[in-house]
Amino acid sequence: MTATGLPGWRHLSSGKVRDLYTPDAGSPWDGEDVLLMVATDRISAYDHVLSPGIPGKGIILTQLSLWWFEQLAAEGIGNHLVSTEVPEEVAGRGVVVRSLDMVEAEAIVRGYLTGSGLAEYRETGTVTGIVLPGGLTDGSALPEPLFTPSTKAEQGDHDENISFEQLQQSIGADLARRLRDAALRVYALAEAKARAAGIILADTKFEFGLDDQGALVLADEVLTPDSSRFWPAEDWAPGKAQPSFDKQFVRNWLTSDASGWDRNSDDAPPELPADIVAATQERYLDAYRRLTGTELPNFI
Ligand SMILES: N#Cc1c(N)ncnc1-c1cnn(Cc2cccc(F)c2)c1
Repeated sequence: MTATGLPGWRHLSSGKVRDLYTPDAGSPWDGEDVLLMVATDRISAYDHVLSPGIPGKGIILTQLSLWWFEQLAAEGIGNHLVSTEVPEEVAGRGVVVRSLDMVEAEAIVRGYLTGSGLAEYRETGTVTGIVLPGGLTDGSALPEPLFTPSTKAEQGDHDENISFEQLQQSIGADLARRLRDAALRVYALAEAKARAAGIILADTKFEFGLDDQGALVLADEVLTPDSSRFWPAEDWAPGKAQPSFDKQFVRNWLTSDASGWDRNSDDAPPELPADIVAATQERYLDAYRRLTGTELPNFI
Protein backbone atom coordinates (compact mmCIF):
# COMPACT_ATOMS: atom_id res chain seq x y z
CA MET A 1 0.00 0.00 0.00
CA THR A 2 1.59 3.30 -1.05
CA ALA A 3 0.67 6.39 0.91
CA THR A 4 0.29 9.77 -0.78
CA GLY A 5 3.50 11.79 -0.95
CA LEU A 6 2.79 15.02 0.92
CA PRO A 7 4.88 18.21 0.81
CA GLY A 8 6.45 18.82 4.24
CA TRP A 9 5.59 15.38 5.57
CA ARG A 10 7.27 11.97 5.55
CA HIS A 11 5.17 8.78 5.61
CA LEU A 12 5.51 7.00 8.95
CA SER A 13 2.99 4.16 8.99
CA SER A 14 -0.32 3.02 7.56
CA GLY A 15 -3.31 1.21 8.94
CA LYS A 16 -5.97 -0.41 6.74
CA VAL A 17 -7.68 2.87 5.98
CA ARG A 18 -5.44 5.62 7.42
CA ASP A 19 -1.90 6.92 7.01
CA LEU A 20 0.39 8.62 9.52
CA TYR A 21 3.11 11.13 8.70
CA THR A 22 5.90 12.91 10.56
CA PRO A 23 7.22 16.41 9.73
CA ASP A 24 9.84 16.53 7.00
CA ALA A 25 13.19 18.23 7.64
CA GLY A 26 12.85 21.92 6.83
CA SER A 27 9.05 21.88 6.94
CA PRO A 28 7.13 24.45 9.04
CA TRP A 29 6.39 21.70 11.56
CA ASP A 30 10.01 20.44 11.65
CA GLY A 31 11.11 20.14 15.28
CA GLU A 32 7.52 20.21 16.55
CA ASP A 33 6.23 17.15 18.40
CA VAL A 34 3.35 16.57 15.96
CA LEU A 35 2.07 14.00 13.48
CA LEU A 36 -0.25 14.23 10.47
CA MET A 37 -3.07 11.69 10.56
CA VAL A 38 -4.77 11.17 7.18
CA ALA A 39 -8.01 9.27 6.59
CA THR A 40 -8.28 7.72 3.13
CA ASP A 41 -11.36 6.67 1.15
CA ARG A 42 -10.37 3.05 1.66
CA ILE A 43 -13.01 0.76 3.19
CA SER A 44 -12.40 -2.63 4.73
CA ALA A 45 -14.71 -5.57 5.29
CA TYR A 46 -14.08 -9.18 6.28
CA ASP A 47 -10.40 -8.29 6.95
CA HIS A 48 -9.91 -7.12 3.36
CA VAL A 49 -9.32 -3.60 2.05
CA LEU A 50 -11.86 -3.30 -0.75
CA SER A 51 -11.71 -1.59 -4.12
CA PRO A 52 -12.70 0.98 -5.13
CA GLY A 53 -12.68 3.27 -2.15
CA ILE A 54 -15.77 5.23 -1.17
CA PRO A 55 -15.45 8.80 -2.55
CA GLY A 56 -15.44 11.26 0.35
CA LYS A 57 -15.28 8.63 3.10
CA GLY A 58 -12.01 10.06 4.47
CA ILE A 59 -13.45 13.59 4.58
CA ILE A 60 -16.80 12.54 6.07
CA LEU A 61 -15.26 10.43 8.84
CA THR A 62 -12.58 13.01 9.65
CA GLN A 63 -15.18 15.77 9.92
CA LEU A 64 -17.37 13.52 12.09
CA SER A 65 -14.43 12.75 14.40
CA LEU A 66 -13.62 16.48 14.65
CA TRP A 67 -17.25 17.16 15.58
CA TRP A 68 -17.11 14.53 18.34
CA PHE A 69 -13.79 15.95 19.66
CA GLU A 70 -15.47 19.38 19.87
CA GLN A 71 -18.54 17.96 21.65
CA LEU A 72 -16.32 16.13 24.12
CA ALA A 73 -13.99 19.11 24.69
CA ALA A 74 -17.07 21.05 25.79
CA GLU A 75 -17.42 18.38 28.50
CA GLY A 76 -13.79 18.88 29.55
CA ILE A 77 -12.30 15.94 27.67
CA GLY A 78 -8.92 16.92 26.23
CA ASN A 79 -7.70 15.70 22.85
CA HIS A 80 -4.63 15.59 20.65
CA LEU A 81 -5.81 17.99 17.94
CA VAL A 82 -3.42 20.74 16.87
CA SER A 83 -4.50 21.97 13.43
CA THR A 84 -6.64 21.22 10.41
CA GLU A 85 -4.33 23.27 8.16
CA VAL A 86 -2.97 20.45 6.03
CA PRO A 87 -1.64 19.99 2.47
CA GLU A 88 -4.27 20.52 -0.25
CA GLU A 89 -3.97 16.85 -1.27
CA VAL A 90 -5.57 15.82 2.04
CA ALA A 91 -7.79 18.85 2.69
CA GLY A 92 -10.67 17.91 4.97
CA ARG A 93 -9.30 14.47 5.75
CA GLY A 94 -5.96 15.30 7.38
CA VAL A 95 -5.38 16.46 10.94
CA VAL A 96 -2.19 17.64 12.64
CA VAL A 97 -2.08 16.08 16.11
CA ARG A 98 0.17 16.24 19.15
CA SER A 99 2.59 13.31 19.24
CA LEU A 100 1.74 11.47 22.47
CA ASP A 101 3.09 8.53 24.44
CA MET A 102 0.34 6.19 23.32
CA VAL A 103 -1.17 3.81 25.87
CA GLU A 104 -0.41 0.26 24.68
CA ALA A 105 -4.00 -0.99 24.86
CA GLU A 106 -7.22 -0.45 22.96
CA ALA A 107 -9.79 1.18 25.25
CA ILE A 108 -12.96 -0.55 24.11
CA VAL A 109 -16.40 0.12 25.59
CA ARG A 110 -19.36 -2.11 24.83
CA GLY A 111 -22.98 -1.20 25.45
CA TYR A 112 -24.25 -4.20 23.50
CA LEU A 113 -23.13 -7.79 23.07
CA THR A 114 -21.76 -8.81 19.65
CA GLY A 115 -18.55 -9.71 17.82
CA SER A 116 -15.66 -11.00 19.93
CA GLY A 117 -17.53 -10.15 23.15
CA LEU A 118 -20.43 -12.40 22.14
CA ALA A 119 -18.02 -15.19 21.15
CA GLU A 120 -16.33 -15.07 24.56
CA TYR A 121 -19.71 -14.87 26.35
CA ARG A 122 -20.98 -17.97 24.54
CA GLU A 123 -17.83 -19.84 25.66
CA THR A 124 -17.51 -18.63 29.24
CA GLY A 125 -20.49 -16.47 30.25
CA THR A 126 -18.03 -13.58 30.64
CA VAL A 127 -16.52 -10.77 28.57
CA THR A 128 -12.88 -9.94 29.43
CA GLY A 129 -13.46 -11.81 32.69
CA ILE A 130 -16.58 -9.83 33.64
CA VAL A 131 -19.41 -12.23 34.54
CA LEU A 132 -22.60 -11.43 32.61
CA PRO A 133 -26.19 -12.55 33.27
CA GLY A 134 -27.43 -15.64 31.42
CA GLY A 135 -29.72 -15.53 28.42
CA LEU A 136 -27.99 -12.77 26.47
CA THR A 137 -27.84 -13.07 22.67
CA ASP A 138 -26.39 -11.33 19.62
CA GLY A 139 -27.25 -7.63 19.89
CA SER A 140 -28.46 -7.76 23.49
CA ALA A 141 -28.13 -4.54 25.44
CA LEU A 142 -25.71 -5.08 28.33
CA PRO A 143 -26.91 -4.32 31.88
CA GLU A 144 -24.41 -1.44 31.83
CA PRO A 145 -21.64 -0.34 29.45
CA LEU A 146 -18.49 -2.44 29.93
CA PHE A 147 -14.85 -1.44 29.61
CA THR A 148 -13.37 -4.41 27.72
CA PRO A 149 -9.74 -3.64 26.83
CA SER A 150 -7.70 -5.42 24.22
CA THR A 151 -4.11 -5.62 23.11
CA LYS A 152 -2.94 -3.53 20.16
CA ALA A 153 -2.15 -6.10 17.51
CA GLU A 154 0.41 -5.54 14.76
CA GLN A 155 -1.00 -4.81 11.30
CA GLY A 156 -2.69 -7.94 9.99
CA ASP A 157 -3.16 -9.59 13.40
CA HIS A 158 -6.28 -9.37 15.53
CA ASP A 159 -6.48 -7.51 18.84
CA GLU A 160 -6.95 -9.89 21.78
CA ASN A 161 -9.41 -9.11 24.56
CA ILE A 162 -7.74 -8.93 27.97
CA SER A 163 -9.12 -8.68 31.49
CA PHE A 164 -8.86 -5.51 33.56
CA GLU A 165 -6.39 -7.36 35.82
CA GLN A 166 -4.23 -8.18 32.80
CA LEU A 167 -4.42 -4.53 31.75
CA GLN A 168 -3.31 -3.45 35.25
CA GLN A 169 -0.32 -5.78 34.99
CA SER A 170 0.50 -4.41 31.55
CA ILE A 171 0.18 -0.65 32.06
CA GLY A 172 -0.09 -0.28 35.84
CA ALA A 173 -3.11 -0.11 38.13
CA ASP A 174 -3.43 3.68 38.23
CA LEU A 175 -3.29 4.19 34.46
CA ALA A 176 -5.65 1.24 33.91
CA ARG A 177 -8.18 2.85 36.23
CA ARG A 178 -7.82 6.25 34.58
CA LEU A 179 -8.19 4.66 31.13
CA ARG A 180 -11.34 2.78 32.16
CA ASP A 181 -12.95 5.83 33.78
CA ALA A 182 -12.20 8.09 30.81
CA ALA A 183 -13.40 5.55 28.22
CA LEU A 184 -16.65 4.85 30.07
CA ARG A 185 -17.30 8.58 30.47
CA VAL A 186 -16.73 9.31 26.78
CA TYR A 187 -18.91 6.35 25.76
CA ALA A 188 -21.77 7.52 28.00
CA LEU A 189 -21.69 11.04 26.56
CA ALA A 190 -21.50 9.78 22.97
CA GLU A 191 -24.09 7.01 23.36
CA ALA A 192 -26.69 9.49 24.56
CA LYS A 193 -26.06 11.83 21.62
CA ALA A 194 -26.13 8.96 19.14
CA ARG A 195 -29.33 7.53 20.62
CA ALA A 196 -31.00 10.93 20.26
CA ALA A 197 -30.10 10.74 16.55
CA GLY A 198 -31.60 7.27 16.17
CA ILE A 199 -28.24 5.52 16.10
CA ILE A 200 -27.20 2.80 18.56
CA LEU A 201 -23.53 3.11 19.56
CA ALA A 202 -23.11 -0.62 20.16
CA ASP A 203 -19.41 -0.43 20.95
CA THR A 204 -16.41 1.73 20.21
CA LYS A 205 -12.62 1.69 20.35
CA PHE A 206 -10.72 4.63 21.81
CA GLU A 207 -7.00 5.24 21.79
CA PHE A 208 -5.50 7.43 24.50
CA GLY A 209 -2.03 8.83 24.94
CA LEU A 210 -0.10 10.59 27.72
CA ASP A 211 1.17 14.13 27.23
CA ASP A 212 4.38 15.56 28.71
CA GLN A 213 2.57 16.27 31.99
CA GLY A 214 1.27 12.69 32.21
CA ALA A 215 -2.31 13.74 31.44
CA LEU A 216 -4.51 11.22 29.62
CA VAL A 217 -5.46 12.63 26.18
CA LEU A 218 -8.06 11.27 23.78
CA ALA A 219 -6.28 10.49 20.49
CA ASP A 220 -6.68 8.74 17.15
CA GLU A 221 -10.11 9.13 15.49
CA VAL A 222 -13.16 8.95 17.72
CA LEU A 223 -16.68 7.62 17.34
CA THR A 224 -16.66 7.04 13.61
CA PRO A 225 -18.22 4.05 11.83
CA ASP A 226 -14.62 2.76 11.42
CA SER A 227 -13.85 2.83 15.14
CA SER A 228 -17.34 1.90 16.32
CA ARG A 229 -20.34 -0.29 15.59
CA PHE A 230 -23.22 2.01 14.63
CA TRP A 231 -26.64 0.35 14.30
CA PRO A 232 -29.80 2.05 13.02
CA ALA A 233 -32.01 2.07 16.14
CA GLU A 234 -35.15 1.42 14.09
CA ASP A 235 -33.78 -1.97 12.98
CA TRP A 236 -32.51 -3.17 16.39
CA ALA A 237 -33.68 -6.75 17.01
CA PRO A 238 -31.54 -8.86 19.40
CA GLY A 239 -31.12 -12.49 18.41
CA LYS A 240 -29.32 -12.00 15.11
CA ALA A 241 -26.47 -10.01 13.58
CA GLN A 242 -27.58 -6.37 13.62
CA PRO A 243 -27.36 -4.40 10.36
CA SER A 244 -24.34 -2.12 10.22
CA PHE A 245 -25.32 1.51 9.69
CA ASP A 246 -22.57 2.01 7.12
CA LYS A 247 -21.28 -1.31 5.80
CA GLN A 248 -24.41 -3.41 5.38
CA PHE A 249 -24.76 -2.74 1.63
CA VAL A 250 -21.13 -3.80 1.17
CA ARG A 251 -21.47 -6.89 3.35
CA ASN A 252 -24.74 -7.98 1.74
CA TRP A 253 -23.31 -7.66 -1.77
CA LEU A 254 -20.02 -9.39 -0.93
CA THR A 255 -21.88 -12.36 0.60
CA SER A 256 -24.50 -12.55 -2.16
CA ASP A 257 -24.33 -14.74 -5.28
CA ALA A 258 -24.02 -11.51 -7.31
CA SER A 259 -20.42 -10.98 -6.17
CA GLY A 260 -19.31 -14.54 -6.95
CA TRP A 261 -16.99 -14.28 -3.93
CA ASP A 262 -16.50 -16.85 -1.16
CA ARG A 263 -15.49 -14.98 2.01
CA ASN A 264 -14.00 -18.22 3.37
CA SER A 265 -11.64 -18.54 0.42
CA ASP A 266 -8.21 -16.94 0.11
CA ASP A 267 -9.44 -14.96 -2.89
CA ALA A 268 -9.45 -11.17 -2.77
CA PRO A 269 -12.97 -9.69 -2.88
CA PRO A 270 -14.16 -8.42 -6.28
CA GLU A 271 -14.51 -4.73 -7.16
CA LEU A 272 -17.56 -3.12 -5.59
CA PRO A 273 -20.25 -2.12 -8.12
CA ALA A 274 -20.98 1.59 -8.56
CA ASP A 275 -24.43 1.37 -6.93
CA ILE A 276 -22.97 -0.22 -3.78
CA VAL A 277 -20.29 2.49 -3.65
CA ALA A 278 -22.90 5.24 -4.06
CA ALA A 279 -25.23 3.74 -1.45
CA THR A 280 -22.37 3.42 1.03
CA GLN A 281 -21.26 7.01 0.46
CA GLU A 282 -24.82 8.11 1.20
CA ARG A 283 -24.82 6.07 4.45
CA TYR A 284 -21.67 7.89 5.62
CA LEU A 285 -23.25 11.24 4.77
CA ASP A 286 -26.46 10.21 6.55
CA ALA A 287 -24.53 9.22 9.67
CA TYR A 288 -22.86 12.65 9.65
CA ARG A 289 -26.20 14.44 9.17
CA ARG A 290 -28.04 12.45 11.88
CA LEU A 291 -25.28 12.77 14.48
CA THR A 292 -24.25 16.38 13.94
CA GLY A 293 -27.63 17.73 12.83
CA THR A 294 -25.90 19.52 9.94
CA GLU A 295 -24.98 18.99 6.31
CA LEU A 296 -21.28 18.47 5.61
CA PRO A 297 -20.09 21.86 4.28
CA ASN A 298 -18.85 21.91 0.68
CA PHE A 299 -19.07 18.15 0.32
CA ILE A 300 -18.08 17.03 -3.15
N1 LIG B 1 -3.58 9.38 16.94
C1 LIG B 1 -2.48 9.35 17.31
C2 LIG B 1 -1.13 9.33 17.77
C3 LIG B 1 -0.65 10.42 18.54
N2 LIG B 1 -1.45 11.52 18.79
N3 LIG B 1 0.62 10.41 19.00
C4 LIG B 1 1.43 9.35 18.74
N4 LIG B 1 1.02 8.30 18.02
C5 LIG B 1 -0.23 8.26 17.53
C6 LIG B 1 -0.60 7.06 16.75
C7 LIG B 1 0.28 6.07 16.37
N5 LIG B 1 -0.41 5.12 15.67
N6 LIG B 1 -1.69 5.52 15.64
C8 LIG B 1 -2.75 4.72 14.95
C9 LIG B 1 -2.60 4.97 13.46
C10 LIG B 1 -1.90 4.10 12.69
C11 LIG B 1 -1.78 4.35 11.32
C12 LIG B 1 -2.40 5.43 10.73
C13 LIG B 1 -3.07 6.29 11.54
F1 LIG B 1 -3.66 7.36 11.00
C14 LIG B 1 -3.20 6.08 12.92
C15 LIG B 1 -1.83 6.68 16.29
